[in-house]
Amino acid sequence: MAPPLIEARFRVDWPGFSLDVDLRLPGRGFTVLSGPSGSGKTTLLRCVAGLERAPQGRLVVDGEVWQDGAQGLPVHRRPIGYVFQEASLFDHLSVLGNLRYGLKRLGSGADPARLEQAVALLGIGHLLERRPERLSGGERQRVGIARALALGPRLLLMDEPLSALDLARRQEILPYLERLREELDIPVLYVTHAPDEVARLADHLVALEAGRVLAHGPLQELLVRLDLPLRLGEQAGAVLDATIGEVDTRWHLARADFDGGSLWARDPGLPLGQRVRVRVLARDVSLAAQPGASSIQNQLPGVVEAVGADDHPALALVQVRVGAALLLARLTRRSADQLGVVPGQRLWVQVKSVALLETR
Ligand SMILES: Nc1ncnc2c1ncn2[C@@H]1O[C@H](COP(=O)(O)OP(=O)(O)OP(=O)(O)O)[C@@H](O)[C@H]1O
Repeated sequence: MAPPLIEARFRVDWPGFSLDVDLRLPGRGFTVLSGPSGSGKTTLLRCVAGLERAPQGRLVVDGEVWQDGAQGLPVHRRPIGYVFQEASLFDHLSVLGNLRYGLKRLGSGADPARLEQAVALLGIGHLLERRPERLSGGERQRVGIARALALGPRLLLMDEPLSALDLARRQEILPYLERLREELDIPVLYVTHAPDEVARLADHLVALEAGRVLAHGPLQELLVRLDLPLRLGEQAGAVLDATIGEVDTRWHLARADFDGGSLWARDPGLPLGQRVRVRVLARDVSLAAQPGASSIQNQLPGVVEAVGADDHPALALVQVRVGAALLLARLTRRSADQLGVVPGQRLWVQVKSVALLETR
């Protein structure tokens, strides 16, 4: 059987802006839509939801045609969950009342087990009797997400769901979103500007600019492309898929093995064999002609693939291959010049620090 898939083709023409996309996206996992403000991310979500008219559009979700030209399911018949920046909850109802409210509309089609699953996934069991005004911003969002999931959607749309929260609240809610990424069997289209959300949540990335798709593909491939203005700035870097291969209890370090080498990082307390994402920021990677006697524990042989401009004229981004993996290194252009960095060159890649992110 072919893997599930989303086919989304939309064209919208407004004075001053047009959206023109033709995408085939994975039917599972998180697809993150990224792009500068005004590039059409929300418009694309609204087209998928049927809230925006795109008369020549086509939308197929997991083999089911939701829209074909002017024919299509009306908004209320699309099995979609839509999560916005702020959850609009009814203040006169308890959390449970809010969760049940949408289910009533489904009538006999509602499945109470889904509500229970949603409550468990978002960890809100202890909040069910509370009134929304007594929830923190992060808790409100978790309730909003649970409410969307309780309806048993076939597709979840999330438009900057963390952007109204402060840093501490975002850190608190991210693990729940990671859990959704691991456990949901429906696809999620997720809009964000935040590099840490991209690194932690995205399986697939769509880069939009001025209503057009610049590129889309697996996160690991897109993050290291030098030709895409993903505008990650200080957060530019690679994400590698790895497995915990060894734990050094004496020094509290864990070794993450990826297809091409190993990197030591602070031990996050995960078991051997655990799959992880390794986030390696370009600013933490340097290049050397020889393996050095330095304090840097992670030194890997690599080959320069490409050299590109960075945000500041003093800096260069170097894409370097280590085994099957691609990393980015941020150097000053002066040191790149002194090293004579050119594609094909063999160098030592020194990685000062990496973050291990749990995954399954
Ligand atoms: N109903 C509309 N009529 C005309 N233009 C619109 C309409 N809705 C949005 N636009 C314009 O379409 C463009 C894309 O808007 P959209 O909200 O999709 O961008 P975005 O990528 O989600 O931006 P942001 O990151 O700021 O949320 C913007 O220039 C916006 O002003």
